[in-house]
Amino acid sequence: MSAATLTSIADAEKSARDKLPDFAWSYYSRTTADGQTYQDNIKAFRRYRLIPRNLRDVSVRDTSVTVLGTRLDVPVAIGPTGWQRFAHPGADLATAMGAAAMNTGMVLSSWANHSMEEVAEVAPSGIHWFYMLFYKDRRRMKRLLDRAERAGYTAIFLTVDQPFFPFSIDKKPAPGSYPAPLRFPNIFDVEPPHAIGSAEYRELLRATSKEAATWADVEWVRDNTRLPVVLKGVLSAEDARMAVERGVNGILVSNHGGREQDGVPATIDVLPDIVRAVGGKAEVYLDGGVRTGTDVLKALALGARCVFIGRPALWGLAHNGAEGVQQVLQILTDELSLAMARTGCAKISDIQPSLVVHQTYYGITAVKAVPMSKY
Ligand SMILES: Cc1cc2nc3c(=O)[nH]c(=O)nc-3n(C[C@H](O)[C@H](O)[C@H](O)COP(=O)(O)O)c2cc1C
Ligand SMILES: CCCCCCC(=O)C(=O)O
Repeated sequence: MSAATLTSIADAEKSARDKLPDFAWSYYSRTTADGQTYQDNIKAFRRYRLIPRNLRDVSVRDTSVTVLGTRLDVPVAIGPTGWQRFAHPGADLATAMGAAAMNTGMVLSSWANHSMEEVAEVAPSGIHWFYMLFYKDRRRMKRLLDRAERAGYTAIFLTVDQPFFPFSIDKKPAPGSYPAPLRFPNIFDVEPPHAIGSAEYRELLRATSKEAATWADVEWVRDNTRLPVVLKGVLSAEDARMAVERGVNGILVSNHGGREQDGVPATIDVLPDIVRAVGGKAEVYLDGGVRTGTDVLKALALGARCVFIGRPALWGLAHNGAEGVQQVLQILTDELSLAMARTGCAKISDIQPSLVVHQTYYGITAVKAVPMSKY
């Protein structure tokens, strides 16, 4: 189906708002409390200023990067987001195809509506990573780790900032508008008979999954897979150090897009401390509030190897399935390439910390609020 061509991520957001039913928009947009952290993720990028270098040959730019040994054409990958069936019938399959078309990675959520095998099969050239929940039954975890390996997934992401599950699909779908069947084939072997979100459903989830995981669970995963392990949701330099000591391969600096604890810092603000703490012993990535190619450039300058997007991919998916996801990635790629040209960077390794200063360096302490739709 043809859909308007998007020209910015703000455009994708607007299109998704127009297309999505209220319950889906509400779930995707959800933040905790009054959304201080969600907004700060976006605003914080604007507190960093770029110091361009000129008169360098930037006629050809190479945006490629390696992540965990795999080459991506662009240092923007898709983070795990659950319940993609709310956005588009193609759900995770369409997102994976959009990511594969741009030769970048996608983390499949445990809350995906398609199985990891279906996703790998529909996008055989894709770079697939799997976010696995912690479970009480370690045989179940082992089965999932083995399934991921067999299906060609090349990393396991463990989300560490969500000790308990939020049940906050608070806008009730209009009768008949709930996408059905809604399945979670990477969590349940047999879909539970209970209504999603019902007390019985929550109870089953609580009985099966391991809430409030600890370092011992991370160590167990590390010892039970051949795949690299990435911790998602790290904001503390000390936790990053502890992860590295335990042989974790990647740290994704994240506050869950402002959907877990509110009042924590914007990810771009804590990134430099974490990069310092890790000291090159693991790869460091960032997500949260990435809405422009300039945001990507700033994150890379401050030490991220790659950034991940959450909501923008969902907006692209809602806009036009795989094609919409591809467009969102293409926009960020084009914007990054242009920002690289304008700051004197022909390749990713040219993007150095000296490219960025915090606005306070110039004695600027506040920035006039920019409407959120204007990224
Ligand atoms: C609708 C939605 C579902 C999400 N589901 C998951 C998930 O299943 N696992 C996870 O680790 N993070 C999940 N996240 C968090 C994202 O992976 C990511 O950290 C966050 O969206 C990044 O911020 P951004 O939306 O500003 O890009 C979800 C986010 C959204 C918006
Ligand atoms: C019981 C549903 C939990 C879904 C969790 C997905 C997620 O991480 C989110 O932020 O939403």
